[in-house]
Amino acid sequence: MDLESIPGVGEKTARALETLDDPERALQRGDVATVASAPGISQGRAARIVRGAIRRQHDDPGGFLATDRARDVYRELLALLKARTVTDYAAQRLETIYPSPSPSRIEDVQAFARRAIDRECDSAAVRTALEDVESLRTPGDVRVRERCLATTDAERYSSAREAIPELSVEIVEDAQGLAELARGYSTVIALDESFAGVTIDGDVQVRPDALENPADVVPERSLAFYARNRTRLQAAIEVHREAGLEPACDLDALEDGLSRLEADGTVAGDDELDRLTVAVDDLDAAASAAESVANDRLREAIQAQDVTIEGSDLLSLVERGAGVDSLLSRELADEYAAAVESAREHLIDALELDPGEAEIARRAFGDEPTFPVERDEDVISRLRKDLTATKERRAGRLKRELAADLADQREDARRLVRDALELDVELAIARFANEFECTMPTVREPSTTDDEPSVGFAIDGGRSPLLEEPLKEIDPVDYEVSGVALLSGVNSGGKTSTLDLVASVVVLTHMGLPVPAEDVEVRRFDDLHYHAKTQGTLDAGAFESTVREFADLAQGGEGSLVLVDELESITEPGASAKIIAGILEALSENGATGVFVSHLAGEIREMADYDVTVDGIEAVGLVDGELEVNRSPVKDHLARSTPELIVEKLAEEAAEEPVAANGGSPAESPVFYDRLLEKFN
Ligand SMILES: Nc1ncnc2c1ncn2[C@@H]1O[C@H](COP(=O)(O)OP(=O)(O)OP(=O)(O)O)[C@@H](O)[C@H]1O
Repeated sequence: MDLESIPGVGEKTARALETLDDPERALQRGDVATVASAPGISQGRAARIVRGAIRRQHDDPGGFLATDRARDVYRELLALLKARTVTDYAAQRLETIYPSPSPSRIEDVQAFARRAIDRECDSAAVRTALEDVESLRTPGDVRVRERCLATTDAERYSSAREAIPELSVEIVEDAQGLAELARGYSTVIALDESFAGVTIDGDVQVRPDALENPADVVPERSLAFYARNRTRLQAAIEVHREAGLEPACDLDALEDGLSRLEADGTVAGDDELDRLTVAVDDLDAAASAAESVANDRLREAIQAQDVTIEGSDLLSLVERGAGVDSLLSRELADEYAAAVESAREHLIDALELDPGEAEIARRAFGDEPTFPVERDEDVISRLRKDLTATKERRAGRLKRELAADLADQREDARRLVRDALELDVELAIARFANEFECTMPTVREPSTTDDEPSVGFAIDGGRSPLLEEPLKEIDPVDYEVSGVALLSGVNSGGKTSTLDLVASVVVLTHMGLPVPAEDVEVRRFDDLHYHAKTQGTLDAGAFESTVREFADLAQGGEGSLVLVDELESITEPGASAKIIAGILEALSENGATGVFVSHLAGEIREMADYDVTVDGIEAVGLVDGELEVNRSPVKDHLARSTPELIVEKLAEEAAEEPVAANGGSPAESPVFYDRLLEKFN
């Protein structure tokens, strides 16, 4: 794929994307987290790049959200969806679901959303497990210090450094050089055939094929990946189990492999390795403790002993310059032997040494009597060397075995995490659909013949997700428009909320997502122009630019949905009605779909040179001074205004109460109110 052909990707970004393992795959999957791991690419930018790739794939010209208010509605809807995710990944991934006019894109996301809604695995346990799932990380540089590669050949030296950067590579002259290395490293791997057969003290392996089998030489490489991602993988396993997802690999096998791995990449759960590790670590302390055991014992024995010695013997001892050691060996030989034995046993028991190791350990305390009893440092260091070598050999073997067990699972493990993260995206959509009682809309292709006008939108039982009221307090709204309609209605009747509902339904439909209604049919639009109510009269410049915007729309506009809230506020009422009438004429001629909310619906209708549809949100009456409203616009019906309703109420009250209650002053005149009412007709 030519990355630079993606809208918004220049040379520099393309170069950054190329550093990823498989940028194409990440883009295809909408994997924002991976794209954002490219150098210098923020999450917001990654989402834009992925959207660009999707646009290219679906020949989507972009620009569906044509106005600020349209973009705001999208952001608000997106926020509602994102609030229902557990992972950052899912929140970022939702950013790639945007409203598109492309039928193939809408169908793709619809298929995904249908699957999401059908999922029946949402539970607190799944959500808890999702908390620890994150995109997998590639481990940083791995360094193995106890093993090295050795060669006599300069060329092989360079290729070894390149193939296995985790190990030091050393140049040696001969077997003598190898022997020296073996003193500093637990394992030396000689790369030259010529070393075959040489015998050297220590763990020296001759492996001319080492560079072809790096996994064998540095199992740490593969283990580091699992160690770094252990928590994420374990969480992904948990998500699969709790949600009953079809796993990409054998969960038990992977879990078993992970349980054998420590966070630092060493092998866990091997008793023998643990024993050897403790023995090496505790050797010094155990040797000191063994000395104390022997000395305490000996001290006690000496204290308890009455030493009787004949004068001639004493003289001979003194003459020979013999010290207390000779006395010990003569008089307390048994006690000394017992004390030394207890030191040896202590050392062997404390370190749980096996018979071979015990054999060496015993020699740390000699038979020759001394006081105090002291370990033989040479023996201890020999023991340390042996234990360390056994430990490293065992650790190496275990690592190789574990790395081999886990080696084939790396791709599956990635898939496992991705599936868990994708589940979070699906569950967020499912939760949104569930909480707003959504349905999948039917998307209609625009009609190609003039005789059969395109349906604009038809919403049955819609409830705007942008309203702050809880869902149960929102009255469902039915509204259907083909062509361009005016929407009239009482103050606070729900006109703006109706536009918000239409915008939300249309944006969600073009995102490919379910919509908050019982039943919805929407024509596939090219773009959405939603103009919110402007605050106050615009100055001349702003007025001019608003009129210009509509001039552009009036030129094309056949695939547009135009929603406009009280455009009359842009200038004086008389002029507004004329301008709006003109805009409606132009849009209607072009075959656009639109809803214009206006308090001047009657005036506009009169000015327009065609039969403008006027719908109305009706107040069914005033209850205790409060308007009671039928929130569903009535088709072809100019709703009465709030002032008219209030005058009507006053007229009714005046007619019912000829004498006012307040002290018998003359009643208000019903005639006056009737006169006002007449003006409305
Ligand atoms: N379908 C509905 N169900 C319940 N409450 C609603 C509904 N639609 C609107 N409302 C309530 O009515 C209030 C006013 O709605 P909205 O702003 O849409 O009215 P409006 O007709 O545009 O008012 P104005 O003429 O003052 O611009 C909302 O804030 C909301 O509380």
